[in-house]
Amino acid sequence: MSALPSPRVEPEAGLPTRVTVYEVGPRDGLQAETDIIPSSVKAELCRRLYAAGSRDLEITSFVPPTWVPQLADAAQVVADVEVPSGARAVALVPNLRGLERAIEAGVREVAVVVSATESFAKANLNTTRAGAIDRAVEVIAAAGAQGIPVRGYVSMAFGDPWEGQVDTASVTSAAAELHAAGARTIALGDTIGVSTPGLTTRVVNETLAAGIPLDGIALHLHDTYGQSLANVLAALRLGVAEFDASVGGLGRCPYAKGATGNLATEDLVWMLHGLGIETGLDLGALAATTEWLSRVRGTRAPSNVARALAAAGLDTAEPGRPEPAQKAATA
Ligand SMILES: CC(=O)SCCNC(=O)CCNC(=O)[C@H](O)C(C)(C)COP(=O)(O)OP(=O)(O)OC[C@H]1O[C@@H](n2cnc3c(N)ncnc32)[C@H](O)[C@@H]1OP(=O)(O)O
Ligand SMILES: CC(=O)CC(=O)O
Repeated sequence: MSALPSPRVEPEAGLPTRVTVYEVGPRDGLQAETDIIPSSVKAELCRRLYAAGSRDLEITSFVPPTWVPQLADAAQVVADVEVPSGARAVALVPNLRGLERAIEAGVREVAVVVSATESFAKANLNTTRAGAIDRAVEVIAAAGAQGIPVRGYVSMAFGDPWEGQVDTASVTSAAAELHAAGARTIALGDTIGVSTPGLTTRVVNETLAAGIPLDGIALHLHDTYGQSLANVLAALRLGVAEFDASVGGLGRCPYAKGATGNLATEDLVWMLHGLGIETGLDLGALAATTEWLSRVRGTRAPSNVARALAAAGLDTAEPGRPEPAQKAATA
């Protein structure tokens, strides 16, 4: 299946030639949705994402069901998804209990989350900023002892709904602590989607200056103010080569006041392919996945590209269905 390709140019000098798109749809994308989605649908979502070429997938989180009821079925989803060889299936864990549950379920890679601000540490993790870092460091050590790699998120890295502007030093020091503890990648989270390219450039540069290597930095962007792709471009120009995204643009943290959806995977891939950057992802299969999920749930996804492709009738085919040209010929 092929989608309308984004208009391409020769890759801009200095940009990465390949980017890792770290797919958070099954976890961040679904965590705040209030209609409880059956585990079978979540597992099918993961299968479709792998089939679309995703190799870096965050499939669920092992947090208390009282905190995130939608992901209470984390173990079931893990059990139901066959991870293709060479692909990742990461689970977010908020503490040692979450790590234990994840390992018991068969997870082989986890992510931890801390906050650059006190307000969000309290709202999202029921602790202080320092308490959250201590907890994450504990998880990284325990996971490391079992050979389990850990990804570290620093949330509210670009702005906080209660505190406003965030001191970049509180972002970089949190990132440095996670990195020193052994987190392989530090994902800088624009949890409420307020950053602009100048701020993104500053925070990435200061994270680099704090000793985090370029290949250990990822950006996790929400699109609340429509700035995500501009922020991606700013970061690409610094050499950042890993970006989080959620299929269809779903997602937000239920404990982050004012947050809206993640950067949509289709929108990111449209831009990256247009810049001549490889992702390994099939845009048509991603758009079909968004369409499938919207149909199953009776909702509409925010992704601009998925909507445009569907409106153009170019990429609504399910795998195995005829391509649009064939449909027209047989109509
Ligand atoms: C930016 C983002 O998108 S981040 C992702 C979205 N946000 C989230 O997922 C929320 C994450 N936050 C949390 O999970 C919570 O704040 C926690 C677990 C870190 C702390 O919450 P607290 O209520 O202080 O946890 P506490 O340690 O007191 O435990 C409360 C209960 O939950 C249980 N519990 C704690 N951790 C877990 C876990 N990982 N899984 C299942 N149960 C757990 C405890 O056993 C205890 O049970 P009990 O009442 O029957 O004794
Ligand atoms: C854990 C996350 O999902 C990161 C964030 O939004 O800050």
